[in-house]
Amino acid sequence: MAQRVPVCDAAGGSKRTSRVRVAVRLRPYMEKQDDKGEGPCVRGLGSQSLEIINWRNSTETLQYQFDAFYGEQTTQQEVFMTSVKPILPHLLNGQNASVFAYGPTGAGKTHTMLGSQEQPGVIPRAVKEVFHLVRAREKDADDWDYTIGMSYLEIYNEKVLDLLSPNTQDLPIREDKDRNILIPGLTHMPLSSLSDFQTHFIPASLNRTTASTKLNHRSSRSHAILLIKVVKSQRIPPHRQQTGKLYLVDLAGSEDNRRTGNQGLRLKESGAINLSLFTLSKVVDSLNTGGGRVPYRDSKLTRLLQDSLGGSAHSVMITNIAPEYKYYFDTFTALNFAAKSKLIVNRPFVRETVSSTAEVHKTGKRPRQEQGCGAAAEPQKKRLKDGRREEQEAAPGKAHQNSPTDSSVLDRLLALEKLMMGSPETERLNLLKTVAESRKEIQQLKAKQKELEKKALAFKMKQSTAAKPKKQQAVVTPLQVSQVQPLQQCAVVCKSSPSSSKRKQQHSEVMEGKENMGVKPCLSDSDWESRLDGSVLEQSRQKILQVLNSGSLKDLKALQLIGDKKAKLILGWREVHGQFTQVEDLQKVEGITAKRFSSFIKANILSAIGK
Ligand SMILES: Nc1ncnc2c1ncn2[C@@H]1O[C@H](COP(=O)(O)OP(=O)(O)OP(=O)(O)O)[C@@H](O)[C@H]1O
Repeated sequence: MAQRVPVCDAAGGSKRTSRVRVAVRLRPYMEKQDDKGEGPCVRGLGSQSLEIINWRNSTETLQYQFDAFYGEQTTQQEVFMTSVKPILPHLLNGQNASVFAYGPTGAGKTHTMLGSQEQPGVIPRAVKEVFHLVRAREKDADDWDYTIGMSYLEIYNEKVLDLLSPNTQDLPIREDKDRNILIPGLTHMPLSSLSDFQTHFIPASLNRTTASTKLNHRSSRSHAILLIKVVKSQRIPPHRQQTGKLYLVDLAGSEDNRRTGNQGLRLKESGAINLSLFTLSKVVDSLNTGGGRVPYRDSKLTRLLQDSLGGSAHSVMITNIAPEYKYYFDTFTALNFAAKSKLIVNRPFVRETVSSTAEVHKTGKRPRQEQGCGAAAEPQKKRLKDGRREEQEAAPGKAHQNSPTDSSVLDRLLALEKLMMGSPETERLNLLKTVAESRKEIQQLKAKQKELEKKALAFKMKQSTAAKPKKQQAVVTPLQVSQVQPLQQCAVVCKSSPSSSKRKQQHSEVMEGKENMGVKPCLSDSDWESRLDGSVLEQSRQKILQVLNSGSLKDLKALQLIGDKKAKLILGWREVHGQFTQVEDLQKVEGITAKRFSSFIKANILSAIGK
């Protein structure tokens, strides 16, 4: 084991890279797998393409292109001849090769890999072919000796178990200095013939952990990895040795726990299966985009497949899918996984060489739309009935690879579509139309509301400024004020005299404790009238008489020196005797003496003319 040498392809030219070949195999439609009689949701279009109904839009189908598409009628022989046989000769040149079957539970992985007595699958055919190739080389009598051996293991619940020696515990996975993956302690069985292989392989297969799930009675609960090793030793010096490894992998089915009804241990198994397949998907994605660390070590499966994926192997992935609607989501996910994987490019090298990193074909990351549609996505209940199929053919769906990739918009669209999944097309369109119209209406209403609010504010402000003078107008003007004559018309002179204080005293004596004592007569009871204009005086007396005869209680109380008690007495008198003929009649009212009347008349006349 020494020098590194570039790999030569079949044509003899130097070949630095080798792609992972991706094939998709569609299992025949099974009536018993379609309780609702919905028919198939996926179909082949040609030798390399297929289409599946787009759950996002029932009028579209998603079309996938692969290296090979095997329809329902494809035989085991055809699959082997076109996808597996071509890579096997590399084993005899010290290169690795791998074939792994991927796909949902019950989609045909075991059938493809193992097959039956009548229809043997890839494994027996490949082993037979390896023997055939070795025998042919031996016949050529070159300088090399060939030995063939096998190991058989399974990864179950993230444990590496030796199927040829079932009592061994979880085995470690190691990597040698040349980055070869090794499993110390794993049984290696030398094989001399195909029947020798079958002698070891068949009982070992029975050791494989399988259990019954709702979907498949012999569902594989582990990843089964058969390793066929071809060791080539030089008979003559320098006695070089080359090892070619063939990995034949039957992956466990990806599980939807809600559908399989898994619980307890089964649920735990599902978790481990899903984890390893998820990691496998990440490894593939990482190799695909060519950036960052490839997370091989995140699961036992990917660690083991390290020299099969993006490493030194010529790899073929056969993705098995089922046509029934109940598998729609799993099929969709598997197709996306496969479409991503086919972009991987390997760089094969002879076992004598060491490759530190896989050279990966740098392609753009696949559109996000292809990265599975999320666990919540369910297939649209839509049949590929003949009439509808014609419709789809007339208006073919978008190419899956060319979808928009704005993640936030896409996420929102997906969420919206998910919401409307159950509605027929016309209903959805109507719904969208209604939503658009409602939005427009809301905008218009909002604008109108703003306008009205503006108007209301302006009106309020206007009203508040206009309200002030109105309030002032509401003040009741006392009768006497309205009758006030201009002061200049009143020849009133108020002179202070020695007797004035005495008079003031007399005046206060006639008061009834009334509050409206604003008028403080400064003229004497006898001479004040002589100083006033006669007509003004008469006018004032008439006004007072008018109030006495027709004034209300309030009007009466508004008169000078008339309080509540006196006002009521006046009203009572009026009731009994009728109108006052002259102001002097007021003296007829109980309690109003001549003296009081004199003060009353003086106070009111002076008050009326402005004091
Ligand atoms: N191409 C095919 N032609 C005929 N029958 C098939 C084909 N593929 C699968 N089947 C049948 O479908 C059933 C399920 O297939 P299989 O057991 O291979 O699924 P699986 O993917 O290996 O499931 P699991 O992951 O649970 O092991 C089997 O009865 C199998 O014989």
